[in-house]
This record gives sequence, C-alpha cells and structure tokens, in this order.
Amino acid sequence: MRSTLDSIFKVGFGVSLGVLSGSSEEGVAFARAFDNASEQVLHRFLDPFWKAKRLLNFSSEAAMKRWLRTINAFIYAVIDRKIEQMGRDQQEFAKKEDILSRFLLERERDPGCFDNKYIRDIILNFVIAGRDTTAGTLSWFLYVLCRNQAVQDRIAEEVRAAATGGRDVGAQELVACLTEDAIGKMHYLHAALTETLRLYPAVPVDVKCCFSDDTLPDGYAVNKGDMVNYQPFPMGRMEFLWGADAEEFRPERWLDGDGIFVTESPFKFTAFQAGPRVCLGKEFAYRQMKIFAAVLLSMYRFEMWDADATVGYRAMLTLKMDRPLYVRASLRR
Ligand code: HEM
Repeated sequence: MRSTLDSIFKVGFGVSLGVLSGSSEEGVAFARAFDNASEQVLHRFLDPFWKAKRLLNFSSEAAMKRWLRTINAFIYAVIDRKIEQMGRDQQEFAKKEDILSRFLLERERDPGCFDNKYIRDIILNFVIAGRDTTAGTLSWFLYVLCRNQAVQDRIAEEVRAAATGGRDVGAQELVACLTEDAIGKMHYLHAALTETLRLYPAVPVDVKCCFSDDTLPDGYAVNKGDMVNYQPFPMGRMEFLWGADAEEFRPERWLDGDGIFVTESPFKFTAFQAGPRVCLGKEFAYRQMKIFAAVLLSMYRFEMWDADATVGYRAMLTLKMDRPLYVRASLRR
C-alpha cells in the first residue's frame, strides 16, 4: 500500500511522497487519514445514523472531519507547490508529463475552467483508483503463488530470461534491465497476474445507479433510481464462462500454443470494467505489478509462514484479505 501510494503520487502528480521510506511525516499522516476516511465512507452504508452524527459532530463523524482536514491540507499543499513551480519557470513546467501539471497548464490556457477543489477531487480519484487496487492484487498474487511454487519458479525463470538473457544479477542491475521491451516479453507473468484478477478481482462488485428508465440488452427493464451491479468476483468463477476448472489457479489458460498471452473480451473478464468506463489505469497497473513481481520473484522464493493457513476476504469496496498474510522469503540463489 505504501509503495503503490508513493508510485501513484510520483507518476500521477510528479511528487515524491516518501511514505514507504517513512521520510515524509505529512505523507504518512495523509496516508493514515486517507485509510481511515475510506473505511468510514463504507461504514456510512451500514450506519443509518451517520448523518445525525455528522450534524452533531459526534463519534466517527467527528473523527471523519479531522481526517478530511488532514487530507485537504495535504492535497492543497501539493497543488500550491506545483502552482509555485509553474510560476517560477513556465517553459520547464510545460515539459512535465504528470496529470496534475497537465491540468494546471490547461487552466493557464483557459482560466476558470476548473478550480483547485476540482483538481483536488481528480487527485483523490486517482489515489482511490490506483492505490488499493494494485496493492491488493499483489497481495492475492503472493498468496496464490505461495500455494503454487511451480508457477513461482516459472515466473522467476521467465523474468531472468527476458530481462538479463538468463544471467544472474543483483537487484540494482535487474531493475535497470526492466525495460519496456523486457516487460513486454513476460507473457507468463502477465497471465499469472490476470489469473489472480480473475479469481480475486480488486473491484469485486461494481454498483451503478440508473439516471433514467432504460432497458438492459436482455430486455430487462430498469427504472430511474434503481441500483444495478455487475459482479466480477462470482463471474470470474463461473464454470459456464471458464470451464470445469474455473476455481483452479491456472495461468496457462491465458496463453496460446506459443506461450503468448491472449486477452479475453472485457465483457467476460470484467476485472477492469468494459465499454466507455473501462479502467483508465489498466496498462499502468500491469506495468507496476509486473515490475514489483519481477524484482521480488527473481530475488526471493516465498512460502506461507503457516503452510496450511488459508486467507478469506473482507467485504469492502476493494477486495482485501481478512487477516495479514504472513510469508517467509528466502533468497533464490
Ligand atoms: C489491479 C488494478 C486495477 C483494477 C482491477 C482496476 C479496476 C477498475 C474498475 C473496475 C474501474 C471501473 C469503476 C467504475 O465502474 O466506475 C476502474 C476505473 C478507473 N481506474 Fe482502475 N483499476 C486498477 C488500477 C488502476 C490504476 C493503477 C489507476 C491509475 C493509475 C486506475 C485508474 C482508474 C480511473 C481513473 C478510473 C475511472 C475511469 C472512469 O470513470 O472513466 N486504475 N478501475
């Protein structure tokens, strides 16, 4: 979680947060407030009195106000720092490629098109979309790999072949070898991550609300205000979609006879949504998860601390484990 938060801030907003290293106290406080506030948003679905508590500034809703103050102060400070940078050197700033810089440049061209509050919401949207999803998927990935040691070994071999031509190198050199080209050759790793998402989709249920009366493609009528959801978690385990071995973790199902990854229709493999609202960060997510997995698996072999332990899930917006995942890592060489 800490490293995916650092990474979304670096790539998305051009800011080094330092939460993983613990070097930024504000960053750590922001991460904590963000986690607490996300959990409280979910509790609101279960607590019929949350609005009254907010009005009376009481209990969890009083805490929520404190967390929101921390979150807002941090994000507005990031925006202010960027605006200051832009004021110092316009030409240099125009070369920046992160999302926040692009939004600020757009506002320079068309003043008044959006305010800082709008930009704050964009940033938080990206943090929500891009942090827990990849962090959670990597945890499930580690869990299924601990139970499938042969898959772990095959990924380690593939990474070494694609990145260094089979040479044993240290972590620093391996990271330097993880080019776009090398990552693109890791078909088995891509398949193993996709298979993890089939069984443990980061967004297990996706809920929508109808804005107007409509008819679904199968003829079912829905009315304005109705809630409609699709459910990637059960869909990923349906035998009529995936065959009799639907419950099995089998990365090979995603590969053709030459070991090349073959994608499925997003209407069948729904972990990233489908159609116009498909996940905007899908490619980024795969790249990030492949880099993490490549470095960790080529260096270490992972086993469950307690070989017989199983992990369940918690009912949250994203698919979380119901307990910490205790693993033992041993050097591969
Ligand atoms: C395993 C990783 C991920 C999964 C499974 C995933 C899944 C999804 C899903 C299911 C949606 C649709 C939500 C809806 O119906 O409104 C979505 C939307 C989105 N995702 Fe991801 N996501 C992942 C990673 C990321 C990352 C890393 C980023 C950012 C870099 C990101 C950015 C977004 C954005 C901006 C949207 C909103 C798109 C829109 O509303 O048009 N996602 N994602």
